[in-house]
Amino acid sequence: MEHSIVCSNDELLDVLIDYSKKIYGDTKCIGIDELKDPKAKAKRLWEILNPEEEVSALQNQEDISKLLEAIRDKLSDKAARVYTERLIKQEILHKIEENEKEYLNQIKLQIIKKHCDVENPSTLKKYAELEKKKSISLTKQISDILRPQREDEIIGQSQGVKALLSKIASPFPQHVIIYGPPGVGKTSAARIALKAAKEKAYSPFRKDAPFVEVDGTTLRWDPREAVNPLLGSVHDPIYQGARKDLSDIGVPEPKPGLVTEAHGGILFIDEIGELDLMLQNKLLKVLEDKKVSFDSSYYDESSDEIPKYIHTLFREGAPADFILIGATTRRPEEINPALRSRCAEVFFNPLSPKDIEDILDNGAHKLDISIDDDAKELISRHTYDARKAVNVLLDCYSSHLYEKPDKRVIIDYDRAKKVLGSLVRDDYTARMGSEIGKVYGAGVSGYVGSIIEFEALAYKRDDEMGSVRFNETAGSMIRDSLFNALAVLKHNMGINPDRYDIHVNCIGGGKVDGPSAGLAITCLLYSAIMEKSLPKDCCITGEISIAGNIKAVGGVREKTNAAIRAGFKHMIIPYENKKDVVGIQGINIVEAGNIREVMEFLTK
Ligand SMILES: Nc1ncnc2c1ncn2[C@@H]1O[C@H](COP(=O)(O)OP(=O)(O)OP(=O)(O)O)[C@@H](O)[C@H]1O
Repeated sequence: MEHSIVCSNDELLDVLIDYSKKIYGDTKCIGIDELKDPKAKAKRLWEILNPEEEVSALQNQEDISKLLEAIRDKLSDKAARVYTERLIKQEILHKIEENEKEYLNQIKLQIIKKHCDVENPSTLKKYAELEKKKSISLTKQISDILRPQREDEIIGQSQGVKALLSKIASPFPQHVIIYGPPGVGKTSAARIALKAAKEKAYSPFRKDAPFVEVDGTTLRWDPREAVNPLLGSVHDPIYQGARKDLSDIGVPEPKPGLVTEAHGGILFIDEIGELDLMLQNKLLKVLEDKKVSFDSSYYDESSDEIPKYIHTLFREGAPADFILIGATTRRPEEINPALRSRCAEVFFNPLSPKDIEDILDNGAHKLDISIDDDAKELISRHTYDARKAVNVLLDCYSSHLYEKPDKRVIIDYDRAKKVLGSLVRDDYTARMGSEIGKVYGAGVSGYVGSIIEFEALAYKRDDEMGSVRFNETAGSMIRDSLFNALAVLKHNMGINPDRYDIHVNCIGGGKVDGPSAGLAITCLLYSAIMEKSLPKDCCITGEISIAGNIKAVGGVREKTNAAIRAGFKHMIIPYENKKDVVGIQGINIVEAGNIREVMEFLTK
């Protein structure tokens, strides 16, 4: 509210009366306060002041005017000052009254809080509802029932699991990155590794060491560190709102993150390759420092209003001494080199169809049901991801219970086929017999192999001006493979391709790059030119040199698994890749060192 210094007539009168009392004393002014009528008051005041008497001593009119002017000025000044003082006094009193009320209210609230429980019937009802909801669960998670609990329950990864255990269950555990396709047991193995470590007397992990699991793809943070669930953040009293009791006194509140939760145990980051690069670098710093430091411009080191734990967090940082296990479906060369250099590397294999069959067997055993061999084979041909396979198993289980609730659960081929639905392709019939100008190769993307179908036609010419056409969209390396193949035909196999116009097609088009189709293309050109049919149940991978030798290529394990799933009986691979297919079952592996050996096998 704004106050004006302009006085009303009544107020001026009151001020003059006060002033007169000060000058002439209360006795001379006696009775004036009792008068109610302002006019009577003014008259009485005039009598007290008696200006006529004061001025009668003056000699002339000019002196009188001057004196009256001076009196008026003085009176106005004084009146203004007294009025302002009163106004301030009034405001002060008003403020004190307000503050008093507020203070009393606060005290009342504190007393009420002290004597009343924070809960009331309505909050208690809501709490009871929450608790009830927590106790209800529709599904027992299949992953919980079927997740491997022991080292020997992890199928097809004995080398990887051993390598991991030796690094974690050691007196000096190391940070590790596990590479491998999705759903092959990386997370399960990491959990088992901590369990195994706790059993060793020399392990630094205590019995209560935590296993903290987080997905790198979902971890978000902001560069101002207002939000950082992985490393922790500081909630400032104003912007992020620290706890109310702290924000009220202007104290920032550090919130430790998952790295502190994992202190003394393992922090497992799934899909670590997807973690924001800057966050990866910050994580590396924590790995080195074994603590997280906090900082805030609101933090006052000398304040004694700050709780001890907050002082400690700011002064010493939050402890974060843990072992990192990262898992990724990316290749090592795609991972941040700084992270790689601090971690040991462990490789998990793509699961073969036989591994998936074993996992289905174990799953059926745990669920106390049976699964027929041909149902297992069908499922294992259609997925290389164990998680998917066990989900199909569970779908089969539920579908059986729904249709035949009283019968023991036996999962047969038809049930599996019904559940897989449109995923089922009948590739097997396509693999029968032989054909001219048709060869199957294999490719790999990430950890997943695939089959590539090549076809070729050769038109004889009268001259030696033959030409070769190949898909425009294929990559340049596969074209080089084609030229190598032509050279091999000419110099090693006694065939002159210049007498033919040759058209090579990669069915499905698209970019097929790399040298690994060289051997398949050589066989294809041979078949088309010589009009020799080649078996359709054989898949081929390998690089061909112009001398006719077969060189090692990448992804042979993934390619071989893809060949098994596609129903091939034989897989021709470079001799040098022999070690990559150790343990693979369900296909005849033919290792070859040169083109002659391959032709012998294909044309026998
Ligand atoms: N090698 C395996 N042996 C037995 N069961 C397996 C194996 N791999 C996966 N499983 C089954 O699949 C489920 C998921 O496995 P897990 O989470 O360990 O795989 P992952 O490799 O970590 O997968 P992702 O990369 O997708 O996180 C397990 O609960 C288990 O039922």
